[in-house]
Amino acid sequence: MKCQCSSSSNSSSGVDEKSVFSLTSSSKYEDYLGEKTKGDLNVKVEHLEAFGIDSQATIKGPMEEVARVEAEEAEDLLRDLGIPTPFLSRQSPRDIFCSRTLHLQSISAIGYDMDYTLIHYNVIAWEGRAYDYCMENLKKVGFPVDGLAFDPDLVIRGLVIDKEKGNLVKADRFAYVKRAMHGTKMLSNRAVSEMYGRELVDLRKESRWEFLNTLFSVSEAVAYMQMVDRLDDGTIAAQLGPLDYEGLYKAVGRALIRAHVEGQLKSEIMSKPELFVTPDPELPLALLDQKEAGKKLLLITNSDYHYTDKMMQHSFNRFLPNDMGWRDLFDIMVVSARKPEFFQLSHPMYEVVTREGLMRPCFKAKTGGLYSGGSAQMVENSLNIHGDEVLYVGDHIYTDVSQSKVHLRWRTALICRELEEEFSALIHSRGHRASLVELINQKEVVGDLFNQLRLASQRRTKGRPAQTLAATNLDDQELSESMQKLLIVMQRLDQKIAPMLEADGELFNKRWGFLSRAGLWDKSYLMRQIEKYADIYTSRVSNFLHYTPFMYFRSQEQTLAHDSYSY
Ligand SMILES: Nc1nc2c(ncn2[C@@H]2O[C@H](COP(=O)(O)O)[C@@H](O)[C@H]2O)c(=O)[nH]1
Ligand SMILES: [Mg+2]
Repeated sequence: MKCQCSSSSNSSSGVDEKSVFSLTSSSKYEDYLGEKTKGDLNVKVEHLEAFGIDSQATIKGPMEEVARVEAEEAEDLLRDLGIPTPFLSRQSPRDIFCSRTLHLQSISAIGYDMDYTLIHYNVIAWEGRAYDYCMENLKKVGFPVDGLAFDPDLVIRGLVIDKEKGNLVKADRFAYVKRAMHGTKMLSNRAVSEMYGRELVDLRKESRWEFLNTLFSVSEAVAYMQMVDRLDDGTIAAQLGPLDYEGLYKAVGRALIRAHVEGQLKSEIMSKPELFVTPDPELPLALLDQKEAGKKLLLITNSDYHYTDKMMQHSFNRFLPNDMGWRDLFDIMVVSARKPEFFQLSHPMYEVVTREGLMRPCFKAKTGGLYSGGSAQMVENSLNIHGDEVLYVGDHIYTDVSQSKVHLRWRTALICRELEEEFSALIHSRGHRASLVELINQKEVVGDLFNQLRLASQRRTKGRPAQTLAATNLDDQELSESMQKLLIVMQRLDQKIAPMLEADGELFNKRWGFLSRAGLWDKSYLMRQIEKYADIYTSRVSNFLHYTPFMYFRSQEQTLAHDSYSY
């Protein structure tokens, strides 16, 4: 494959794609995997013939050899063009990770959530102010909040509040609790196993468990855990009524909801967005590429019209070419969407008809329209695009990602900004983890020998032969000395391993360890949720810019316990 670029072919009007290939309707196309993954590209034979190219004669030889040479040349050409191959940009904190194979070419519409998806907030600033307003609201109704301050390191996304016990817990993929905090104090491993040894986290029991789905959950969880301390130390006045941990959770929740829905917090953010929003100049360009590739772009946010308009203007307009404004990017925009119900039910829809936000009822969304409320079904009908032709990108694991998949079978992408820090922490702790794994392996070997000697000794006491003749012939003293020595070695290894295990993941968060892992070997509950509901996941939307709007994301092979190469 040779680059045909020359000054004459590099005209500003670009190559006419239609002359190079034709497209088959993506909804009809299934590939050899039985999925709409291969896409819809067809060679245009007339075009080749016009250039005197014989497609059979051009590619000669066995396909394996042709493919090897072409792949090498493709890599060389990408390097010459200064474009990193998707394979090289993989394994970076800004990679797009794939749990379920997804071909962007078979996607006709891409819907975006706004808050913490298209727009990333400075968590310390945004959640810090939400926390302040929440505490102010609690104070107004008589809660003692003096001396408390927002501590963003106290919690991470993916933890679960146990409203019955006033605890915050981290669970593994099987929903077993691995770490826990009561109020703001971490519980010992012994206390965790005594409390949760026979209990699993069960999110279906909504009265008890509350999953921290998004970065918006951080302010609420910090406020709640601090107030649990106040409830325990008896400083919450009796006149607030007999409060248990569940009642306290409701009180904190109410105070935070007031912060979100009453005007002050949002007005403060709208008046100085630069203090709260982390700008990303690449973001509008990523969406522009998708739009120009023929994707219908949708905005579906729970934020209201005025807030959405202000945030989107601030984050998009200055980075868009010519006189484009943020609204020019989207085919349909829905504000005050009321997700998750937006994906489940049908609410009345209103059209926003003036810049001031005046609305009138309407029954069908039109291209270019801005709406309030309505439902995903209405959007699908308006665009005549359904199910797996839509990719929805959001940050809320339940509201955005699980519900759009469960109810509409939309393809899904989760945005999780903390992945960048997590990825770097995982890389930097490679050495620590390797030393830890080595010590654990050594303990296993020593432990295996101890167990065999123990069995030999057990059989001897019953007058039976040991496992082998050599083991039967060991003398008593030799057997007992060997066992004692091995026990001491195992104890010493435990003393070394325990604090190292405790420290694993502290580069990400001192209390909770890594976001994606629970213990040394396993995935966290959060990671299991992501894997289950999000087809792809990444740290920010602009990471799409480094791929193309035609990218084929392929999931990795899953290893199983009985795979010979998984040892
Ligand atoms: N009433 C509540 N609103 C909340 C809460 N947490 C966040 N929010 C608001 O929802 C939208 C999220 O918008 P989206 O673009 O991500 O769909 C934003 O306006 C938040 O202020 C809450 O606990 N209660
Ligand atoms: Mg959001």
